[in-house]
Parts: sequence; C-alpha cells; structure tokens
Amino acid sequence: MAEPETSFSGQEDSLYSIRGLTKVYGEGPTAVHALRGIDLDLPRSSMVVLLGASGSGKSTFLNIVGGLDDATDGQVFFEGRELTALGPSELTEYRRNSVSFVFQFYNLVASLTARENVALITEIADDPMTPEEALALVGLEKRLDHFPSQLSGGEQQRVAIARAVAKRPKVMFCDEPTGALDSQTGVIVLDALDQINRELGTTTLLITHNVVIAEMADRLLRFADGALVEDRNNPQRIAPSELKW
Ligand SMILES: Nc1ncnc2c1ncn2[C@@H]1O[C@H](COP(=O)(O)OP(=O)(O)OP(=O)(O)O)[C@@H](O)[C@H]1O
Repeated sequence: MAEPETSFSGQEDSLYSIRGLTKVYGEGPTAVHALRGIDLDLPRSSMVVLLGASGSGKSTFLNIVGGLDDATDGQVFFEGRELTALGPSELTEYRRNSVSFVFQFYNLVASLTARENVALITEIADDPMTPEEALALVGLEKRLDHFPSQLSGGEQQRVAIARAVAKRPKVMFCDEPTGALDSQTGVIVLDALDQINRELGTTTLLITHNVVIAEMADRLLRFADGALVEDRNNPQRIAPSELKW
C-alpha cells in the first residue's frame, strides 16, 4: 500500500521540526506579533535552554509546541506528524501522553500529600511510574506523606517535577522552574531535571532568564522580539552543581 501523503519537510530524525511558526495576538493596529516565523529542528533527548528578554516570545513558543495554544501560521511536526493540523481530541492525546509541563509556581493541590499529588497523574496515564518511584527520582522518597505546606519551595517544585515525569513523557516543558527559588535551591531543582534528561532521555525545553543556566544545556536558543536570534550547541554541558550565580 502507498504511504499516506504528508507535507512533512523537516529533518526525518528530529523529534520536532518547526517551520515558519508565527503567532499574532489580536488584530489591526493593536496586534502583537509574538512569534515571527521560527524555523527549528530539535533532536530527541536534548536539554535545550530558551533565553530572551521579557516579552520576546519564549512562553508563546513553549505553549504552542506543547499543544496548549494555537499557532497563527506555520507548522510544528512532532515525530513527523503535524501537530498544527490536529483536531482537539488528538491534541489532547498528545498533551496527555507525550508531554509534561513544569511552571514557576508549582500548582500542587494543597489538601493532597506529595504522593497523592503525583497519583493524580499516574491514575490517568497509560504506563506510569508509581508515585513512589517518581518521587524517589527527585530525591523525595522521605517526603511521600508531607503536604505542600510542610515542604520548602524547592521540595514543592520537585514534587511538581515528579508529577510531570511520572507518566514518562517524551518531552518536559519547563517555564522558569527556578524563577521563585534561591540559587542553592534552584540548583537542586535543576539537578533533578538534569538527571531525568540523562537517565530517561526525556527531551527538556527550559525557559530561564538566567544565562548561567544555559551551561547545563546541550543547546541554547535565544529569542528577541519574536525571532530566534541565536541557536548554538554547547559541547561542554556542565552539571547543575557546578553552576554559579
Ligand atoms: N494572551 C495574550 N494576548 C495578547 N498578547 C499576549 C498574550 N500572551 C502574550 N502576549 C504578548 O506576546 C509577546 C510575547 O509574550 P511571551 O509571554 O511569549 O514572552 P516571554 O518571552 O515568555 O516573556 P516573559 O519572559 O516575561 O515570560 C509579549 O509582547 C506579550 O505581551
């Protein structure tokens, strides 16, 4: 049987191929051009840091590639399949099975323990880790039955990371995961992300305002005014514990 026709024209081995990705909020004279035609290929298992001034388009980019928002124009291919052409139920499936999000504020349920917060996700995933496994991966095996109010900010963020990783996503999108943390605590959180990336091969896209954090990545992307103005590989990726800021 003939292969189905596809408009795919990216690199075949890329996890993501992104072509002409454009986002305009609003219209007419007040329209905001948040993304102005981004072209990019991202390989599997890489740790990618996104830098750029406030308003440069980083979160918009992450939200579209993560299936949380629609593009105005352009295409995003995930494993050769065009995400930007998917209907709502297929997009929900992509969000549920393939990707996870970690945000600056941890969004934990205050009335549930660490274990129960992670179980919220493992109960609806296809092939999840147990909450205990996921929490051990971020070094919280001794905090299973603590409530968020009994945990430090860094520990709460690690619960959020355990919740994100427990469904074994292919990709983790992290929007300023250390933005609310001091540097020492931030390093512990980054270490958890680094370990997940190295051990499970989870492709990780991490937004930060802290240029130092780019040193722990394989690749640095810098946004300015909706455009990608720098895209460089980092051959000497270093461990988060060696980062100083
Ligand atoms: N829902 C929206 N409606 C209108 N404009 C928006 C919306 N979301 C973002 N924008 C605008 O789009 C541009 C890009 O915003 P975005 O949040 O992607 O930037 P960012 O680089 O992530 O910024 P920050 O580092 O402050 O989070 C900004 O000018 C912003 O004001």
